[in-house]
Amino acid sequence: MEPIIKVEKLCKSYAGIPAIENLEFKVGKGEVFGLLGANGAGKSTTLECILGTKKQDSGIASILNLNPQTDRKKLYEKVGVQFQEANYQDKITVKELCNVTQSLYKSPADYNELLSQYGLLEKLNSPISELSGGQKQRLFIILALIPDPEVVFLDELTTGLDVKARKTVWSGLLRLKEKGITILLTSHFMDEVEALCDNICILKKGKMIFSGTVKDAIESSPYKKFEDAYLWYTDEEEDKNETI
Ligand SMILES: Nc1ncnc2c1ncn2[C@@H]1O[C@H](COP(=O)(O)OP(=O)(O)OP(=O)(O)O)[C@@H](O)[C@H]1O
Repeated sequence: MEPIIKVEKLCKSYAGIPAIENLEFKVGKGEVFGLLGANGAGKSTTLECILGTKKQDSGIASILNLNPQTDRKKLYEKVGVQFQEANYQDKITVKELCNVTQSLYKSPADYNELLSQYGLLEKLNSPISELSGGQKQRLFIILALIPDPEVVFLDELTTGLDVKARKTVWSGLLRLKEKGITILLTSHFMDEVEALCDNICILKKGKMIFSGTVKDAIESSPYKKFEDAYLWYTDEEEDKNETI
């Protein structure tokens, strides 16, 4: 079966300094795929090249066999994106923002249901400025789901969420997966990656250093716990010791 997301020999530099080099991965329908790596490893750059908000220097990135640069309109209806930082008018309410977002799509999902699932229905009439960081983060996930997309991109999925909110988001994503929706996420939490991801790709300084399942990642390392294996792949442990 054709992959939903395809990345081949993808390269992008900033001012001559490579941010990603020769990335290759495929994400199949209904798969949850985790793009992992330390700060600055190249995750956001990869996401932006796949989404067409940045142009790669060379290589291919496609979603649903469409070119994100030239087929932007077609992709718009099928792809949901959770933005890490989004600028909205402070006074706009949750309801207004959901209505505006809903109006942009031909067959949007019911946002009241989403707000209820993610524990935000009681904030329906609150201005965005009055939401806590974690509530905003959940709202951004909801906005990504309003298009009723086939593919969802979630950057730093649960950063800033408390334990209960993280678990709410996890079960929400597993429900999406059951519906056959394809999810590409980035996360710095290895328990989350272990709970959600079918396949992962670990980046280090723009290069892919591991690709496969979490189980494979553990088995190909000297460790038994995924977090230890991840640190071993990325050498974060070493870097941490150096800065102590
Ligand atoms: N607009 C830009 N101009 C110059 N360099 C950039 C730009 N955006 C990113 N970089 C550099 O490219 C590299 C990869 O950055 P990127 O944001 O893709 O990493 P990341 O893995 O998403 O990091 P984080 O986990 O901190 O979000 C970094 O060295 C970063 O400094």
